[in-house]
Amino acid sequence: MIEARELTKRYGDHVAVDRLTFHVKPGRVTGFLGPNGAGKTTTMRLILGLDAPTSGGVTVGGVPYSGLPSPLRTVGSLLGAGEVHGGRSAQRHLLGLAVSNGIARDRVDEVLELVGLPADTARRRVRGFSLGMGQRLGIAAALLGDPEVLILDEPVNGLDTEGIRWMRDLLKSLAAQGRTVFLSSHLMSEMELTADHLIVVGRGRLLADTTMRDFIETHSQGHVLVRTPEPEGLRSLVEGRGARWRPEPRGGWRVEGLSADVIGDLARRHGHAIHELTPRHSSLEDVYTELAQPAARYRARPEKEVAR
Ligand SMILES: Nc1ncnc2c1ncn2[C@@H]1O[C@H](COP(=O)(O)OP(=O)(O)OP(=O)(O)O)[C@@H](O)[C@H]1O
Repeated sequence: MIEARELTKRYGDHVAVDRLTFHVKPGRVTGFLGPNGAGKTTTMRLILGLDAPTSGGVTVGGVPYSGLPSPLRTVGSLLGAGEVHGGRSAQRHLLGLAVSNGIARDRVDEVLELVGLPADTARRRVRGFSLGMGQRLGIAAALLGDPEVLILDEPVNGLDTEGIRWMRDLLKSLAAQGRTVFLSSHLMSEMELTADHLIVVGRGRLLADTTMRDFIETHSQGHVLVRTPEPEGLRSLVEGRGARWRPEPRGGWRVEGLSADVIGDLARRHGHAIHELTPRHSSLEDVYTELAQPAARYRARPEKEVAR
């Protein structure tokens, strides 16, 4: 369990993390979402004792990180690549970590197997590793102490499709074993498939702390996908009823504010052909974009605005 209470970090006048209070519970995967600069990495660094909070505090298993007797056995973490000496082999790197943390050497081979790094690859210098191999090595290091808590910043970064699927299954199985799994990612579709619970931040503040299902259902704008060869006629009927009519990126039209039944009846009454009428729920990406983007520190301006 990770418990943050009024956790705050200021850099000069800048408040990176602003009175965050949340619990990350064991037995489930908790996703940590927020736009660039929202304070996710800073929060993770504070949990791991890599930075000191300005005020408030955070504990892991009831103890601040600095007070953990054997940190690697309690918390495994992956905070970006580049923490490994490039001239060293993956195996040497892990052996060094194991020895300095009182972990049995055999565990190195176990974690290498667990993350799918074969022995001949593990003997190669880390400098030549691809991004995906580096991520697997980072996960191996995080799992070395068989920790109860895992904190992973963008763990699927650089992984290919098979790697992403592997990571998803691994994180779910670690949570199913009763561990606490806390991860950040900007890949919403992946987060939707992996996380059971969400903590969402914007400009350092807590925006939501809820289950994935509640987050999507509470903020969801249900809509209907419509395909019709006569869009203009149907559009004016739908808009005449106060509903919203928008093009869908993959073809067809998205109608918000009317049920599929009502749209179908309207079309039949006015003689418009319908090729598809599908009620849909919002995705995590839809909901997140509505809720969190207004709290973004950094936003691109639309092309037209830039050109002016
Ligand atoms: N060492 C530092 N000194 C000054 N400001 C910092 C420092 N570290 C982070 N910040 C600022 O704090 C804010 C939060 O940054 P942080 O990296 O935690 O955000 P994030 O949510 O992880 O973003 P991203 O999704 O881009 O990784 C940003 O505005 C950042 O510029």
